[in-house]
Amino acid sequence: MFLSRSSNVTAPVPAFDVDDRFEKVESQYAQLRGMIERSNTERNDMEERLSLQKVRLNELEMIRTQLSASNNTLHSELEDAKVKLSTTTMALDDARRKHTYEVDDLRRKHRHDHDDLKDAHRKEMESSLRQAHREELTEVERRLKAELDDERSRRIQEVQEVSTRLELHRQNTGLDIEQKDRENDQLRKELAQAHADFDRQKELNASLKHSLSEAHANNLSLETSNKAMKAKIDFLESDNQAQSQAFADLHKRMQEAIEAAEVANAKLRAEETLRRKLHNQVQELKGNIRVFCRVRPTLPSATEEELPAKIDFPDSIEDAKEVAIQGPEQKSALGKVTTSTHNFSFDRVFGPNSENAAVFEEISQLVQSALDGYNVCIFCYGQTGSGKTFTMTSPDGMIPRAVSQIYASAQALEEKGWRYCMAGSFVEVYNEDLNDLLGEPGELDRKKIEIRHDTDKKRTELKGAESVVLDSADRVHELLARASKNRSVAATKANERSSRSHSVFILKLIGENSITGETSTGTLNLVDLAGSERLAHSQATGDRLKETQNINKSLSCLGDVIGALGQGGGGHVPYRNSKLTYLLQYSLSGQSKTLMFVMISPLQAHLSETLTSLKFATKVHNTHIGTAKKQTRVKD
Ligand SMILES: Nc1ncnc2c1ncn2[C@@H]1O[C@H](COP(=O)(O)OP(=O)(O)OP(=O)(O)O)[C@@H](O)[C@H]1O
Repeated sequence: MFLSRSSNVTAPVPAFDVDDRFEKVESQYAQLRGMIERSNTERNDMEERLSLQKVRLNELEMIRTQLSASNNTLHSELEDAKVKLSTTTMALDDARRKHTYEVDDLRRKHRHDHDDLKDAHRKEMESSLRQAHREELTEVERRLKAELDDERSRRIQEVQEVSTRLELHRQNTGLDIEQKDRENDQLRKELAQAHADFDRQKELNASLKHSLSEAHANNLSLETSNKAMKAKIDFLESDNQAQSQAFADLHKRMQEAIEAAEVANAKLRAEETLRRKLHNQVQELKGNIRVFCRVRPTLPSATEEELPAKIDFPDSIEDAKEVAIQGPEQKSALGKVTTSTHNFSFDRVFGPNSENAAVFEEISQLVQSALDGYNVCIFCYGQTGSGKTFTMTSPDGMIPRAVSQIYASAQALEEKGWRYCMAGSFVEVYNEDLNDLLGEPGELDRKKIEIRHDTDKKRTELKGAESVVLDSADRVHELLARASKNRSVAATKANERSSRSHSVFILKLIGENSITGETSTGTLNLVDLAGSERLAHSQATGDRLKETQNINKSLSCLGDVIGALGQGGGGHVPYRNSKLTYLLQYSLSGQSKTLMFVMISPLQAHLSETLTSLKFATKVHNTHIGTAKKQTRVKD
């Protein structure tokens, strides 16, 4: 650092470090000396190389001088050679020219000679060869033609042969193809067969494996039993005498057991016969004509105007036998309003909450009697809408239930030796005509059925009516559906056909006992009567009037028949007065069992008809047919 006018002398000057400065100068000096030594070495090298170059240069200078001398010599030699060459070239040109002239001359001469010779030769050849050549040509032509013909015919023959061979080959190939096709088909069939065989084989294999494992298991168990048997044999052989005795004892005891079983079986059969007898005696003691009353519930569809009547069930609901109906109001002369209660008593009374199952339970014994060879008749009586069809033909009504029970009982009786055949018919009595409800729908009112009675066997046949064998309990539903369809078709002609006709379901039961040799023939008649309401004659006209008259007539005939039966003593029973009673002749008698359902509407509006129905039912209930029966009284 230097001092200047602007230097701030007042600023402190750093102290001068001599050692540091000296070290720096020394290192700089050492560097400089190194550099000088290196440049001296380089300079010596350079001088050495320069002296070498100089020596080389001198050598080269000498070579150049030698070469220039030899060049000069060569140059002069070349000049001499050039002179010699031009002289030689000229001489050569002369000689070449001369030679060319000579060659041309010779060539010309040779050509002329050649042409002359050629002409001479041609002329000579032409004259001598022309003749021979022609002949030869003809000969060659002929030969060629012959050869050509030969060749052609050969070729044609060859072509024919080839064609024949080809055709043959084609045919053979066709045959081969057909054969192959057949073989192919055969193979395909065989393949399919093989596949099927394979599948079968597989199944067989599986089943064989299964059988094998079973056999194996069996084998094991057989081996076990075998061992046991062997042990037994050993044991038996060891004590043969004692075993023989034991065997004889066992045999004797077995014989005794068999005899005892036979005795028990015979006893069982005798007891079964006794049970049937007792059961039917009980039924008889209960009275041949039994009457059940059923009150239907108020329907959900009932309007407010359809007031319920006052109906009471005074005794136990479980086993009700009585029903009390409050009659219509009556005004006395003094204007006093009174009502009277009508009490009725039957074999059984079912309230509005009763179900078909409970109702059937009460009649099941009666149904059973048909299987025991009795003629049974169950009929529903009541005004239109009181529940007759519901009770009888609805899917869980008396008809399907009766068939089911009979079918089940018949099956149970099979082990006691009984075999039953059941056949069902379904007919209606409409306007005193009998129609087949199982026939063709279009023929319902046209095809008439005839009633034929066998007075000896006390049996009834219906000529012209379908009889369906009930080989299963469910068949009855088909039957009911057919009947219902027929009636609905007929309903288009006469309104409310089911209310205006009586329908009779007839089930014939023929049984045979292979052990006891017994036979039985029973009939179960389930009758849904026409509506019992009395229509005022003045209101009904035409067909309706005829229907009403016929219904009234047949229902009163039914009452008459029951009344006559009640008289007893073998008096005249007017079965013939109506088709219905005539049809049911052998099921409405002292030997048959009869049950009547009186169906009641719960409505106030139907009170009058209800009372009429109940009074009619009471008369029936009071009828004696041969056996003692509780008397009941109709209270007004
Ligand atoms: N116990 C009952 N429980 C429930 N509904 C019933 C019962 N009884 C009858 N009904 C119903 O009442 C209506 C009339 O019954 P149903 O047709 O059986 O009378 P009906 O006496 O056979 O009449 P019709 O003489 O016209 O054939 C039906 O809708 C039926 O389903």
